[in-house]
Amino acid sequence: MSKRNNHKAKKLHPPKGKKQHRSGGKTITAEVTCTGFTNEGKGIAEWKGQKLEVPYLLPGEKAEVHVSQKGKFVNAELKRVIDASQDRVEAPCPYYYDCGGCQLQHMSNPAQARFKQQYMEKLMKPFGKPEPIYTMDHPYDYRNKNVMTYGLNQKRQVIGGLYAQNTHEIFDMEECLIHDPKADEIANSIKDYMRKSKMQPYNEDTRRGFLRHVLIKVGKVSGEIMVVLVAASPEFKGKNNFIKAMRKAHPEITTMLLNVNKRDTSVVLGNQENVLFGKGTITDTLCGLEFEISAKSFYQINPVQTERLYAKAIEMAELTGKETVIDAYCGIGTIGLVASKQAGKVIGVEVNKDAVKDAVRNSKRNGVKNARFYQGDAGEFMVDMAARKEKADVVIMDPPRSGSDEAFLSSVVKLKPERVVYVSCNPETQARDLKYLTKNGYKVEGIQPVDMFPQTYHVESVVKLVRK
Ligand SMILES: C[S@@+](CC[C@H](N)C(=O)[O-])C[C@H]1O[C@@H](n2cnc3c(N)ncnc32)[C@H](O)[C@@H]1O
Repeated sequence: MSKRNNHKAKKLHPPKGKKQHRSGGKTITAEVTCTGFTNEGKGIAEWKGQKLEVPYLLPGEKAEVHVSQKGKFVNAELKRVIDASQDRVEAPCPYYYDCGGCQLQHMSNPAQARFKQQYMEKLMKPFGKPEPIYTMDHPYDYRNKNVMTYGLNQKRQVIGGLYAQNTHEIFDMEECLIHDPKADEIANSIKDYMRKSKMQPYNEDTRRGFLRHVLIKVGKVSGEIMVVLVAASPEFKGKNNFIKAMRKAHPEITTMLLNVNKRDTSVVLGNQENVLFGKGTITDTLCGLEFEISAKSFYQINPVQTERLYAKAIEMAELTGKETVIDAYCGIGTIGLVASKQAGKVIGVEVNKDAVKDAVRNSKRNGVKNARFYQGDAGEFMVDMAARKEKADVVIMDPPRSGSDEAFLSSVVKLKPERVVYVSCNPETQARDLKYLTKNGYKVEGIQPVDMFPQTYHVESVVKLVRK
């Protein structure tokens, strides 16, 4: 039976028999009281004057924990909750305590929102008070992209799923409650097919076998689905049979690609890509525009929340129809193209070649005449713009988790846009960059947290800066 329709896990606490005490060293059981949270949503407690970080423990709770110490390293794992918090719920996913992909399923949805709000308030204190976080009514099934990894278990049976918590071991699973359900069905069909055929998963240690990962992208509005087989070799034995079987079982797959990744790396996609059928991209609708998305291009993973995020970012940009807007780190051009209706012109810059091609195509597809997209490093692009004394009224920036860099930020300061709208999936690096901008002529006028990644500790944030 689908676990999606059975959102009640049996156990309140980490299941017995689960591998514990991974740090090695002597393990003792201690009784502790939780006093707060780490930024990753772990409970904080004190034991013999030392700070413990205990996954799945909530503030105010009294619990028994397993503590093991090896040298300076202290590891704590929850054994049993003695006094449970009112915020504690049964994690709906039966894999929750082993998987590690989600960290907050043991917290009620309002408690997750409070946790994220408090985290943002603490982090953003030097800059202002964040608005209440945008939460989701249905905080499951939201991801439009997922990557499954395949391997063999000890019985040499094919397994497929995510990496188990803090390991590089594949954790066999049929369903993830934050994935798109169709994507999980397809991933399971591939696993079944492999079990019945000679298609072998790749083994990182022996460097033998074929299939490393499967990347699935779903157009949540269009219903189009892309399946990318990431293989260690371009030689796909039994290709035609596989394609035939998958198309029959899942007519909703609109395109399939073979990506070849021969490298010894944790990066999923390699450089070589062959289209097995379909156009090699999917199209989806976001904020009323159509976007074509390639396998390697970035596209926000939660489209429901993305529409709210973009609406807020564009509101913060205060466009009147005349402004020159820079869409930095623009991906496939989504923010810039949505903003283009209210701007004089849009200049997008993005390092990923495929994403830039998508952005150019997307501009044409939507009949946008006032947007140009350039491929390159956003920092270098801005340095050049500043050197040429070009004009920009608004900079919308949405860098990767590592944040921006000094070349980019110092050029923003030189270009003197009236407003900077900073979108980020990592508020820690955003806060670091805000420090630079607020020391160099800008002040923060608005902070909007967005719960883009429910059930995990991650928070999206958009900040408005204006010139002082
Ligand atoms: C968080 S995504 C945002 C994309 C887009 N704004 C959106 O909302 O879909 C960050 C993007 O920055 C790109 N990127 C990473 N480093 C870059 C750099 N140094 N210069 C330009 N783009 C970069 C990535 O390829 C990715 O598309």
